[in-house]
Amino acid sequence: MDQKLRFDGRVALVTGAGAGLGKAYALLLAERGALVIVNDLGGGKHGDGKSSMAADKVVDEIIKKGGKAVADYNSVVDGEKVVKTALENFGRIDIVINNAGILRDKSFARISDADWDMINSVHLKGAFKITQAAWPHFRKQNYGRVIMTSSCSGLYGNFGQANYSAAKMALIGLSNTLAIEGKKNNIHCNVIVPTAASRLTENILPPDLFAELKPELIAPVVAWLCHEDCGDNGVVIESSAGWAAKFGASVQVSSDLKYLYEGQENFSAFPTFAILPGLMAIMTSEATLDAIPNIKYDLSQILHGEQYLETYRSMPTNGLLTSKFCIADVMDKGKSAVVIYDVYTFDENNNKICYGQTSVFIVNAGGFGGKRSSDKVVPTQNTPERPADSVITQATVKNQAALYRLSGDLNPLHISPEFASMSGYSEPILHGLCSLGFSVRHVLQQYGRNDPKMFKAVKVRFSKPVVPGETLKTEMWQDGNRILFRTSAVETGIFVTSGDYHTSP
Ligand SMILES: CCCCCCC[C@@H](O)CC(=O)SCCNC(=O)CCNC(=O)[C@H](O)C(C)(C)COP(=O)(O)OP(=O)(O)OC[C@H]1O[C@@H](n2cnc3c(N)ncnc32)[C@H](O)[C@@H]1OP(=O)(O)O
Repeated sequence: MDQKLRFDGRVALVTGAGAGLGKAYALLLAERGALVIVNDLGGGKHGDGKSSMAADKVVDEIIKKGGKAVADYNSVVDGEKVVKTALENFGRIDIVINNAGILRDKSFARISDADWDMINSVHLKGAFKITQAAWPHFRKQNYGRVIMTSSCSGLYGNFGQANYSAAKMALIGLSNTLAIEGKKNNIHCNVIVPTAASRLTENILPPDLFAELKPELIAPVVAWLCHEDCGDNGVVIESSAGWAAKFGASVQVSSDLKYLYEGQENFSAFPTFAILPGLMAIMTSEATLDAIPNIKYDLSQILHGEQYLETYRSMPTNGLLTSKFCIADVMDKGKSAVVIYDVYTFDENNNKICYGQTSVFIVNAGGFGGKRSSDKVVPTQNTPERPADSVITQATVKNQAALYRLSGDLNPLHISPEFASMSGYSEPILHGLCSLGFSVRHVLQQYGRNDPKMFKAVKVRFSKPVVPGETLKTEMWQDGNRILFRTSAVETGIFVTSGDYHTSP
């Protein structure tokens, strides 16, 4: 984190700050000048017992290091009392980190009312009470930063945690609405989805993984979300082991608005959108269906196999485009066939906008005695063996393919269960170009300041289908201006896309 990020004069309340993540947040904020309320009831991880020791120890540590902090031992359900500790000691409140949590794990059939109520009370009601108590002060001072703590257990589910999962997901709903209601008073509310070594995960995570997942690696992410310069509001951030990824709809990423809203300054086409006019030209011609002689095949056998795109100038946001294509080569892969198209797209002044190469994979259309490889194909690079330099994870939505159809690719494979079944899939699969959009978005966010002008070229192979609703994880390796990447579906661990990407020099 930037050494200049300071919290001088800000009062931060961290619940459950006696250990683990809460402690790491409290220590970091205090080190950066914040006056911290270290709230901890000092109970066990199932919500039993009470002790002032946990909070006192953290306060001592902060004071020894030259910081300022006071302890608070109230239950988070008594939100007013906790916030009162801040007001009485430091006269104001600026930051609330709702972190306190307990577990009452039981398989769904065995959850008692008490287990359900206790979990909801500490996680959900506690966050509600604390934040509501701070809210009028935030409004009055026109400033506030709130963090809700969700969990992968809420996002994806986890055996034995129905009560906890439900409460953790509910916190995202709470945050989304607070983000909307607080916006006009400069009150931001965001969600952290941490995976860290803590009291709650001690007996759940494998020991070597547990050792890697230091809370200190998540604390800078949370600190940044609490800072006055952070414009994020209503976002959900997953973070663990030193990486952080925004999760959720792209309208929540303020720099994405330029791709979505025609009234936005710098309204731009997303770079990979430039592939579409050429693809539409190919799809509306009969060329693919005539490409392989003496073999019968139809649209249900056709998949987007690979794609290359090289851009020469930005896609205009309106105007007439012309795409010209030719079949560059045809390959016989034995069982299947691959048709390679070269496509050039021009604007209305005949300026060349981009060159694209589309590989169309035709299942069961091989064996016609053609060649297996072609020197016309733009090669796909392998990703390095070393761990990725950065990772971004983002969920697609169940309606992702239905939404992507609005871009013009109306292939029924992506929407019709009957058609998908004819192609051999149990449900419609996502457009290759939609998955590619996710991967390139991740690279552009990570390495190109989300600026479409930073995009030069990309090549990918679609190696396995993506099902709408899956979460896509893009691992990235930097090699100068070239970013190698591969994208997998988190739910299955299967690699769906691999490729490389060039930024503008
Ligand atoms: C009218 C026309 C225009 C249409 C344009 C597109 C319109 C869009 O709406 C369509 C889509 O978006 S479809 C969705 C996106 N694509 C996908 O999901 C495909 C995912 N890929 C796969 O499932 C497999 O790779 C699969 C099934 C493609 C191949 O898997 P296998 O059959 O198991 O192949 P494998 O045994 O691994 O390899 C055989 C040879 O083929 C090469 N190859 C593999 N995957 C390839 C791919 N994706 N693209 C190009 N070549 C590919 C292998 O390298 C191998 O060749 P060789 O032995 O010579 O190396």
